[in-house]
Amino acid sequence: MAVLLMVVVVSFVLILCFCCLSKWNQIRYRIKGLPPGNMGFPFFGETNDFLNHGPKFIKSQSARYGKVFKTHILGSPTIISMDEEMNRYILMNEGKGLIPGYPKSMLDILGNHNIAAVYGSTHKYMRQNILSLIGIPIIKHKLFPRIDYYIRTHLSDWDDATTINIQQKTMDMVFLMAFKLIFGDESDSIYDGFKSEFDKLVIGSLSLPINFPGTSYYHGFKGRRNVVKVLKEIIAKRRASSENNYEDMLDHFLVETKFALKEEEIIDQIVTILYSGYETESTTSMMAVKYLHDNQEALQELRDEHLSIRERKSDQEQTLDWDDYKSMRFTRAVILETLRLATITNGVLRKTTQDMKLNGFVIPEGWRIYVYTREINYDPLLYPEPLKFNPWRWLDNKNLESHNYFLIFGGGSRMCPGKELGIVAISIFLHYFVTKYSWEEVGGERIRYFPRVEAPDGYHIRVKKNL
Ligand code: HEM
Repeated sequence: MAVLLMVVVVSFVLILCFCCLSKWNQIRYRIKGLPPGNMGFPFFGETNDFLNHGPKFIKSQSARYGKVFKTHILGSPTIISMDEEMNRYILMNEGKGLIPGYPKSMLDILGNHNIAAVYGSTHKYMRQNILSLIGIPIIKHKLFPRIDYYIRTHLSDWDDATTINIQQKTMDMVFLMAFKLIFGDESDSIYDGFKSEFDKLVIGSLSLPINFPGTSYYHGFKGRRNVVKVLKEIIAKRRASSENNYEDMLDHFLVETKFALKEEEIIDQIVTILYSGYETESTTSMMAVKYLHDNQEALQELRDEHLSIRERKSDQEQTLDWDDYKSMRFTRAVILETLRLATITNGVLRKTTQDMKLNGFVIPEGWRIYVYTREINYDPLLYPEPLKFNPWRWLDNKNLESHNYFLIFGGGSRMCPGKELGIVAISIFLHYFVTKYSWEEVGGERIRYFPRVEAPDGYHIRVKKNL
């Protein structure tokens, strides 16, 4: 009886404490002019609901509080905005004090000179540098044949009737391609060791910043240290080399005088390039395979487009070129539709550098704003029958890719500089994949869509070589 009484008393005290803490957190953030919303418990806020129920959680809060509401997630007081006009304004007006607001773990691990960590004139400079490495002119004149070669080689050796984990294969393909574009072929010997350290860095960048042995953040930091060590060695070796015909991105960093970057800046730019396209490109490739599998009519039209490119070639081993890429109209539509339907990027994070008025609300200095762009991808006015995989919509309405609310690649001064590179790589992958292979799902695969798109147990398919 005494034990039961004790349990009741302790439970009562705990519930009371939770209620008081939650109330205290609401009062603490009851600042005049802030949007409505719930701040949850101190420190944890509503992080758990956000991570576990993502889009559902955001929809239910917006039904309660409106398209702009306050919350506390990932360790920071945050405004979530689903308001299309406000989102566009935020993306277009970084100069008014709306700078990137990515979590500390991400910035610590990606480096102080990472493009997401800098703003103002430094951002402009770093961005021009990246564009000089991966912009359309350089893809067209230099990178295209190499991308073609790396992807073709990666896809050439899948035996008939083999089961492959296409999630893993596309990740390996994208990383290997970026690695070789940066370092050329001479760094093959360090590839495996480098990749495993880089994978730790990626996981650490998306973790809570708790620097304690055993945590992902701790491993991520160690991964970064090892990645930086290897990069310093490669740079030193390259600087000491008497050869001058490397013609890869590293060479561009070291000899291009227009953007004379310091070594730390070069290292963080390399990490940025490897990091930014890694998950986005590979996940889009995997999801395109999934949607095409589920929609045989789209697969047939895509295959026809690529077979007709093959027919124009004098022999079957002939590589693709820029004109072939420009003729892949349906392929581009498949990629855009995949990015839309799967919502590969849910939104972007910003931070206020001063108190500011937005949409009639007052947002205090230092608050994060989650520019949540996911819902616009399912707007039935823009995309009729939004849950249907329908690549043809991008051909029927040519303006879809340039309309104001096409934010799949972000917008404003931070709009993705790797957009065309990503689409080129996925197009080349689809070309070799659908012309060389047919495939069926092994079955029972789960796809998780939030906080990022992934197949937690892998996405397995059985491939069959086309005759
Ligand atoms: C198909 C896949 C891709 C998608 C969906 C995508 C999406 C995005 C989005 C939404 C942003 C805006 C971030 C923000 O505003 O804070 C962004 C920025 C960026 N992306 Fe991509 N991206 C893709 C591929 C790539 C590739 C292949 C690269 C490079 C190799 C790349 C490099 C970057 C960089 C460097 C930024 C930062 C730009 C800046 O801050 O000025 N992306 N991307």
